[in-house]
Amino acid sequence: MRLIQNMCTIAEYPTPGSSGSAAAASIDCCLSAVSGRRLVKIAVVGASGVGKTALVVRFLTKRFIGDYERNAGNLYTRQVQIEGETLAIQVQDTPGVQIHEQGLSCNEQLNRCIRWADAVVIVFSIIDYKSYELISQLHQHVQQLHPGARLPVVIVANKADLLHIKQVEPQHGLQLANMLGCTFYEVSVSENYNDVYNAFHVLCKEVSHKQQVASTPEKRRTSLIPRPKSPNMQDLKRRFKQALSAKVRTVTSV
Ligand SMILES: Nc1nc2c(ncn2[C@@H]2O[C@H](COP(=O)(O)OP(=O)(O)OP(=O)(O)O)[C@@H](O)[C@H]2O)c(=O)[nH]1
Repeated sequence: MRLIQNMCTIAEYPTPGSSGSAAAASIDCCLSAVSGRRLVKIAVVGASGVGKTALVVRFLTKRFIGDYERNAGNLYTRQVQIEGETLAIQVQDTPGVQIHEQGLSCNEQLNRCIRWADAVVIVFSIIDYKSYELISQLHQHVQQLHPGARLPVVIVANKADLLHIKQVEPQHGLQLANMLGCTFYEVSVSENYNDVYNAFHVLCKEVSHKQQVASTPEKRRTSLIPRPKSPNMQDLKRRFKQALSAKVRTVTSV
């Protein structure tokens, strides 16, 4: 990952929840400590080797760099334009999810990243059926870590350039995404930047709308509901007037 560290559009931070990342991880109020802008936090998850790092790097740099170190779980920040507003976006690359006989095995580092995120990209590879089988469980796991809120999720089927050795039919990915209520993108990180960009863009838009809705009712409440007059103040005023007029009466009678 040394390559992308040298690219000046990206700021890199330690993993959320790790000791050095307190500043980045504690920004839960939707504002970026880096730019003072509204912040959208996205975690990219999926099985090992499906192209998570390649996807993140492609989105952030527009480049496909073929070979990557095994993922160390890096966090990157950049700014994006969403409907005329500049937002800060943080993208967390995560270690590949392991599959065991009992099912998913998500370590604490991965769980921390998912809890931290406002939205998640779940990636599978069309040439790896096991990575596709993981999607439902992973989606369920993500929602369980965000009880009481439906986290925006985009499902990305990667390596569409390798159709000749595919193990998953594109329509199966779409059907699964529909069933789970997620947006679906089939992409080739190696060959197409636009689809990758669209997948992240759609997610940022959804989070941005959610944040706006979450902040609006409070404002409206304070502006629409008239402030009740304090009965005590009115009472005090009345008594003050009474006392004043009694005093005036006393003075005139003297
Ligand atoms: N043909 C093809 N290869 C791809 C594509 N995307 C990624 N790859 C390759 O797939 C391999 C794995 O990519 P990574 O980005 O390291 O995958 P990862 O999911 O981050 O893997 P872990 O770090 O092990 O979790 C690399 O050799 C990439 O070059 C794609 O769209 N097409």
